[in-house]
Amino acid sequence: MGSEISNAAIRLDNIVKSYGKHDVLKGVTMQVNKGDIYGLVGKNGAGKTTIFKMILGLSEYTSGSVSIDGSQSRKELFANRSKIGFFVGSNFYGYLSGRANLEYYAAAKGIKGKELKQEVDRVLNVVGLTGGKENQKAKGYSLGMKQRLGIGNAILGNPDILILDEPTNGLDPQGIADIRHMIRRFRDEFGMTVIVSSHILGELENTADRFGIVHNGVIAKEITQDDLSAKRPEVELTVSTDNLERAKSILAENGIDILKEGKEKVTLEDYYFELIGGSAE
Ligand SMILES: Nc1ncnc2c1ncn2[C@@H]1O[C@H](COP(=O)(O)OP(=O)(O)OP(=O)(O)O)[C@@H](O)[C@H]1O
Repeated sequence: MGSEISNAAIRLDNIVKSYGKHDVLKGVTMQVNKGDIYGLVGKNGAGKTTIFKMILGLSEYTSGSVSIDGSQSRKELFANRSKIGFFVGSNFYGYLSGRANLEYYAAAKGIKGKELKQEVDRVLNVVGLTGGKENQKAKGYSLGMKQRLGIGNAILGNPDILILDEPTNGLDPQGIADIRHMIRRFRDEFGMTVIVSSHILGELENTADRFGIVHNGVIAKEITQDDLSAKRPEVELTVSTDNLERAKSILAENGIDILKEGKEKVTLEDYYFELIGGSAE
């Protein structure tokens, strides 16, 4: 247990958050380990952004406790929040260029002098705002560029922990793939612990190594890539037939269970709907 806690970048215990009579979070318990890419998945309105706000201190929780990097007190929690970079919706000055926005936020984070220019150049490169784009006014940016600027802001100063709330929202497949690639780089190259949310389950399937499924105000389940693999059938059989019902009855007569038809593997989406009911349609 001790090593489990010391390995925790973020831990939430029984967090309740109510707005008036509406209990948005009804006892959220979750742990994000150092070095994880943790995917927080759940439908629109499930409470993903609210969980992030509780972690970041952007809104007070009603009860429960939050610990960041092993913090044991409110004072330590407050201090350790500075280890988190976050993107919870784009937040920038439209009349300033991408570069000027990052310079402003870098200065606000206490980065100064020569280091400030170096850091802003580094971040512009990492998020791919280069080739003159960095000098255009942010209000003229495409959605993808705005997301990149928001993510750039979050990674200024190379934080230990990075929170990304729906960073691929509204992007085209190329934009989504680019951000996925960036997320892996943040962990693999920069050593960050990353928590990323999405309401589109397949998007994180190959990016995150652990998932928390948010449903009805709680983490209904935490699962790993290994859990997903374990759910996959041990033997896959491909049959060629023009009479599927006959093939199925032959298998059934011989005591062979059909675990699944037509799909090659159990996806995160399958797992989710098996857990909470419903379908992707
Ligand atoms: N300030 C607030 N006052 C009252 N209700 C709120 C407030 N903020 C959020 N809620 C409610 O809390 C619920 C969860 O919202 P939240 O934004 O956390 O969901 P989400 O999972 O991030 O969804 P989305 O994918 O749509 O962003 C919603 O029903 C929302 O209406």
